[in-house]
Parts: sequence; structure tokens; C-alpha cells
Amino acid sequence: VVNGEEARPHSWPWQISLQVKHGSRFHHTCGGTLIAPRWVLTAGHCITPGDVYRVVLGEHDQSQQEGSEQLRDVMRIIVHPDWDIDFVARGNDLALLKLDKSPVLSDSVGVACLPPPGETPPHGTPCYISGWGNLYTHGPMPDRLQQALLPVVGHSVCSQSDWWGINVKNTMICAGGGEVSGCNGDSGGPLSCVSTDGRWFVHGVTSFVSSRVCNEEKKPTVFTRTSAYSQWLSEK
Ligand SMILES: CC(C)c1ccc(NC(=O)[C@@H]2CCCN2C(=O)[C@H](CCCC[NH3+])NC(=O)C(F)(F)F)cc1
Repeated sequence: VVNGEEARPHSWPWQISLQVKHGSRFHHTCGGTLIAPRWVLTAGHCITPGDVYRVVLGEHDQSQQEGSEQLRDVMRIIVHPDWDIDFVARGNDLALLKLDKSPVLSDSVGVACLPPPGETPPHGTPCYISGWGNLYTHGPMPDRLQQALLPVVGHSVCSQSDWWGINVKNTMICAGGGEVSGCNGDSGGPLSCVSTDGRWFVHGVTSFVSSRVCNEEKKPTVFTRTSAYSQWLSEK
């Protein structure tokens, strides 16, 4: 997250760290969201066939053992059938991970609410991105979870030619567009938006930013819109 702030520990209890095994060690590669006791939602582009993954829940500082962490193995990976790594603009950048067993749910580990099918937050809705992604383009990854307020940018603005143009589809949500953005390593994480009744819903899964600079002007962070996939998500 570029130009964000450290999150209050465990204030996003559905945020997970997806870790990939390289050699004998695991390291953070993407974010994700706990959407059911045994199911994590992440981005399709986070998955490399053949790699071994694990999920860390209740994490805040990746350099410390804080006592709230729970590790789970991934027993099944379902990448959206219409995700194509060579055609990011097509969307469908989603993957579901089935955990070997449910984590213990607590104040630090909880299941996110998903919005009703088709519900798109209007332009200006205050949402938060969270993640352990780079603090700036080609910068370091933080140890501690970061967050940033990213207001929703409506599709009519985001699809303007000097913004994302035709690369942004209706199955996506844009948010931000100024000096605050997601960055590499935030992929797959949640875009959490508060509703008028004070409940938090995960409306987006972090998908892409500008390949020139993470927080490029008029290139908001683009999220896969979860409410466009209610059917696919409910089949699990
Ligand atoms: C829609 C299409 C024109 C398009 C737009 C932007 C990109 N961005 C990028 O490729 C930049 C550079 C590093 C990784 N990256 C990204 O945006 C990667 C997803 C890459 C998926 C494709 N390999 N996502 C992230 O870094 C993010 F923002 F989710 F944390 C790629 C394609």
C-alpha cells in the first residue's frame, strides 16, 4: 500500500497472508479474504500451478510471533475458469482456496460479509484497502499490515480514455486514483467498505495497478467486484 498507514492490529480480521513455498521456506506473496470458515478468496493471478501455499490468519507483524497467528494448509485451489493471466483486462481475477481445517474464529480471525449480488458501491463510497504490499513502486514490503482509505471511483470516470479506458470492465471496481494506491503484494486482498448500517462488506479483491508506477495519477487501483461473482462464490 502506497501512502497508507499501519492498521490497528487485527482490525481487518478477514485479511489473510497467502504464502508460497520456495525451497524450504514460505514467504508472503498475496493477500486474501476469509469468506467462510474453510474458504479464502484471493486473486487468480496469485496462483502459479504447481506451487505449494499456506495461509496465515490473525497476522499483523510478519516479523514477530504475536500469538494470534494461525497457519493453515491449502487443500484445494479453484481458479476462476475464465481467468487468463495473459488477458488481465478480461477480469475474472479470482481464486478460491479451501483450507485443511477451519481456523479458530476470534476477535483476530473472522469471516467477511460479502455484498448482495450486483450491489456496486457508488462513486465516492469510503473503502479501505489493506495489505503487506510494497510501500512504493519497487520499494520494500512492510512487516506490519498497512491500510489506506480509497474512495470508489465510478465506472463512468474510471473508463475514461485517460483513466483505464476499456481495460476496466463492469465486473471491476476502481478506487483511489491519487497518491494512495495498492502495490505489488497487495494482490488478492480485500477492499472493505462500510455500509450505512455500520457493517463492513468486502466489495473487491485487489487485482491490478499501473505497470509504470503503483500510484499513477488517473490509474486507480482496480479490484475484482465480488458482487459480480455471487453465483460462482455460492457454489462452493
Ligand atoms: C489491464 C491491463 C492493461 C493491465 C494493467 C495493469 C497491469 N499491471 C501490472 O502488470 C503491474 C506490474 C507488476 C504487477 N502488476 C499488477 O498490477 C499486479 C497484477 C499483475 C497481473 C498481470 N501479470 N497487481 C498488483 O500489483 C496489485 F495491485 F494487485 F497489487 C497489467 C495489465
